[in-house]
Amino acid sequence: MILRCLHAVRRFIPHCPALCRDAVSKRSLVKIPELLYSARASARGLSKMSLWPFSVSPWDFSQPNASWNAEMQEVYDRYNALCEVKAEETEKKPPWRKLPSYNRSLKYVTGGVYLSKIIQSKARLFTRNLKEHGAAFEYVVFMNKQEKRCVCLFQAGHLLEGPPGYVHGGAIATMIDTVTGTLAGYLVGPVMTANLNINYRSPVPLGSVVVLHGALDRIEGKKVFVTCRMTSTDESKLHTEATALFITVGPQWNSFEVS
Ligand SMILES: CCCCCCCCCC(=O)SCCNC(=O)CCNC(=O)[C@H](O)C(C)(C)COP(=O)(O)OP(=O)(O)OC[C@H]1O[C@@H](n2cnc3c(N)ncnc32)[C@H](O)[C@@H]1OP(=O)(O)O
Repeated sequence: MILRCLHAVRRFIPHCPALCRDAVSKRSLVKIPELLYSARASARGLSKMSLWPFSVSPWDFSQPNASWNAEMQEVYDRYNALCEVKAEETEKKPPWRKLPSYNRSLKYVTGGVYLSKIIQSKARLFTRNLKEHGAAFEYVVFMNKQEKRCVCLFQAGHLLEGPPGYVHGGAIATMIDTVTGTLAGYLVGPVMTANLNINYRSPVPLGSVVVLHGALDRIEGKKVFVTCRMTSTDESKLHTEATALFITVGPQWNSFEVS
């Protein structure tokens, strides 16, 4: 019955052929709630067509999914609870905020260079380009703007193998770039990575969960210096230390203020 419904969705919503292909070919009952959610999102997307050039069916990859192990879920719950806690005295907004994560939030942002329509339509954020949950980069970023720092929970999937049984150093660098870049971008606006300096202290077992702690070091004109440590979830083990330099790009760079 559910599969028949999905066939019907496929017929009437040509914008989600991949979704229905997955549903019909894999016939996975586990995925059906997710697929139905996606189908609803796609249907909602149809009504958003007038908002072009914004993406019509954004999927928030920062939401928990079935691939998360118990440790990832536990640490997520802990930080997510902080997002509900208001500053006691002032009753202002909670200092922590979970950031949503999309694989392409704007359809046609080319950075000013020419990109063919095919490239533009297929472009996806590197860390969010797989449909299979848990295979590669599972992560969520919590931001604390007041303290100019962030925390990222990262579960390293099996496709990120480097040395047998351990995470590839490039995948670790990718996550550090992502976390530090997200923090810099959140604080000052669009940035590009100019320098990334990484010390690998202890290997990260494949499938394990680690925490990346990003913090603003200083800002000098266009230059934003950020530090990052990757640790075990209880912070007893240091996996990686890094410093990153970002350069603000765009016209607003000399008018921002970080208080
Ligand atoms: C929604 C999801 C968000 C996910 C976040 C992901 C974040 C990922 C970010 C990236 O991966 S970006 C891709 C990788 N990076 C690049 O491709 C950047 C390539 N390089 C450039 O485009 C330019 O070199 C750059 C924009 C970084 C700088 O060019 P500018 O012409 O704007 O800088 P300029 O040469 O005016 O230098 C400005 C200052 O920065 C300094 N600087 C520039 N590059 C440097 C460098 N590499 N090392 C040290 N200092 C550097 C430079 O000396 C100078 O210092 P002073 O102001 O003190 O004189």
